[in-house]
Amino acid sequence: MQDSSPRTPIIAPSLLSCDFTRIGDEIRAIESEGADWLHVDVMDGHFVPNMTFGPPLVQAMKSVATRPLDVHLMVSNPIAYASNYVDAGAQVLTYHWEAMGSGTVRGAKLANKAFRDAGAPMVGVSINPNTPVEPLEAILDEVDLVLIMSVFPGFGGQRFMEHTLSKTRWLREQGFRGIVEMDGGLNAETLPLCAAAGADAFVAGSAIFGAADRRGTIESFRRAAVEAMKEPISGSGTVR
Ligand SMILES: O=C(CO)[C@@H](O)[C@H](O)COP(=O)(O)O
Repeated sequence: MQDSSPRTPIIAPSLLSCDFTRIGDEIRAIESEGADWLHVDVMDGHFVPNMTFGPPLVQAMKSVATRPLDVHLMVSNPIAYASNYVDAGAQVLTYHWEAMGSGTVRGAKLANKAFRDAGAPMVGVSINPNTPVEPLEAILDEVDLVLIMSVFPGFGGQRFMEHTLSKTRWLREQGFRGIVEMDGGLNAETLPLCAAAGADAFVAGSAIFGAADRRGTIESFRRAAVEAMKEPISGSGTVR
């Protein structure tokens, strides 16, 4: 079954690539330049080999943000921190499938319930590039968003992994009506492929924060996504 409802692109710049010495100014600026969501990569130095934003820093982001904070927990024990990040202001709170009982339906169901109980307005689940998407079928009715990682999480500036597009297509083929977000290596070339495959939320760090014209880049990403979304979901397009 295909979902034929109209989709609206959500452009979510990843704050991992902003200037941390001016994070409040960066948030105000990127919002005025067209960001729909602010993507916040939380890393614990255990689930991924990098460390970033704790709840107090996310709370500080929230104090200046007017757009939703899209918080991606790349942590080994997401349930333990869910209420901290909800209280800090996460609008979308996403955990990793692999972090829950080594990627089990039972583990994911526990996380979904814990995140709802913590008051998360939207609950998301994410999978790494080498994790199959099909087992998520058992929990698709419990989540608002699936985040398909198109790079291995931990660092910005990596190359897009094209095989991940098939997971996005698969989710739409199941009739998943929630948000499909893709993250990692998105740019003018790869973002339209994600949109054509069925994604509607697009995380980009280096391609936006590294651009000379950030407003123009966000606008062009949005236009490209809208164009790609007009076509039926397809598998066409390759990354050179
Ligand atoms: O989650 C991550 C990295 O772990 C991403 O959100 C990156 O921050 C995306 O950066 P680019 O690949 O767009 O530079």
